Amino acid sequence: MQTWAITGGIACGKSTVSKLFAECGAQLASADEDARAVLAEGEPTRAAVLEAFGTVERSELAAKIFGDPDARKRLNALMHPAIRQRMRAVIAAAQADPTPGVLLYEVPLLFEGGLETWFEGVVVVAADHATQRERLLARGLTDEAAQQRLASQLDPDEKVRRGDFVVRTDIPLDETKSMVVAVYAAILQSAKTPISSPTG
Ligand SMILES: CC(C)(COP(=O)(O)OP(=O)(O)OC[C@H]1O[C@@H](n2cnc3c(N)ncnc32)[C@H](O)[C@@H]1O)[C@@H](O)C(=O)NCCC(=O)NCCS
Ligand SMILES: Nc1ncnc2c1ncn2[C@@H]1O[C@H](COP(=O)(O)OP(=O)(O)OP(=O)(O)O)[C@@H](O)[C@H]1O
Repeated sequence: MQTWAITGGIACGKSTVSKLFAECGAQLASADEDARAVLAEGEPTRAAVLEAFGTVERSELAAKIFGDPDARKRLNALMHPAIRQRMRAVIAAAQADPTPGVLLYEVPLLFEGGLETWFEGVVVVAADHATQRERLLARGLTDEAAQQRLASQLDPDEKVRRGDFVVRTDIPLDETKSMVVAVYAAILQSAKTPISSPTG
C-alpha cells in the first residue's frame, strides 16, 4: 500500500478533504487522533503532561500553549515522541500490506516536524488566510486566539510550495471534490512501476 501524507494550515480543511479521499477509496489515519490517544487514561505521556502543565484538559492546554512558544515547545517535546511512535507503527503496517491502495495520513505539523520524508508524497490542503480566520472564529475562538493559532504554524503558502499536490478549499465544495478525484487518480498513477513484470 502506498503511504501519503495530507497536511495544511489550521482550519484549511484537512479533515473534510481527507473524508473526500476516503470516498475515493483511501484509508485514513490522523496524527491529531494519535495526539488524543497519547493523552488517554493510563498513558505515560498523560502523566508527564499533567505533571508539567497541571492539566490534560484540551481547552486549558490550548490556552497555555498557543500564545506561548516556549510552552508549546515543552508540550511538543513531551507529546511528539509518543505520537511519532504510533505513526511509525501505522506506516510500517501499511507498507507491509500488499493490498493496492493508499494510506493517507493527516499530519498537521508535517513540515514543521520534518516528517515529509516518511511518505511517498504530500497533499497540501490550502485556503486563503481570510477563510482560515473566518473558520476559526466560526468555531468560537476569539480573534486573539485565532491569530495565535495561525501564528504557531509554518506559513500555509510555504506548505503549498513544498507539497506534491494541492487541494484548495476556499472554493465551492463541488470544485474541491473534483480536485480530490483528480489528485487521487494521479496518486494511484504515481505508484512505483515494478522493475520487471511477470510477463517479462
Ligand atoms: C493543545 C491541544 C490539546 C489542543 O486541542 P484542541 O482540541 O483545541 O485542538 P486539536 O487537537 O483539534 O488541534 C487543532 C489544530 O491545532 C493545530 N495544532 C495542534 N497542536 C499544535 C502545536 N503543538 N503547534 C502548532 N499547531 C498545533 C493543528 O493544526 C491541529 O490540527 C492539542 O492540539 C494537542 O495535544 N497538541 C499537541 C500535540 C500536537 O502537536 N498535535 C498536532 C498533531 S501532531
Ligand atoms: N470547499 C471546501 N472544502 C473543504 N471544506 C470546506 C469547503 N468549504 C467550506 N468548508 C468547511 O471548512 C471547514 C474545514 O474544517 P476542517 O475541520 O476540515 O479543517 P481542518 O484543517 O481539519 O481543521 P484543524 O486544523 O482544526 O484540524 C469545515 O467546516 C468545512 O465544512
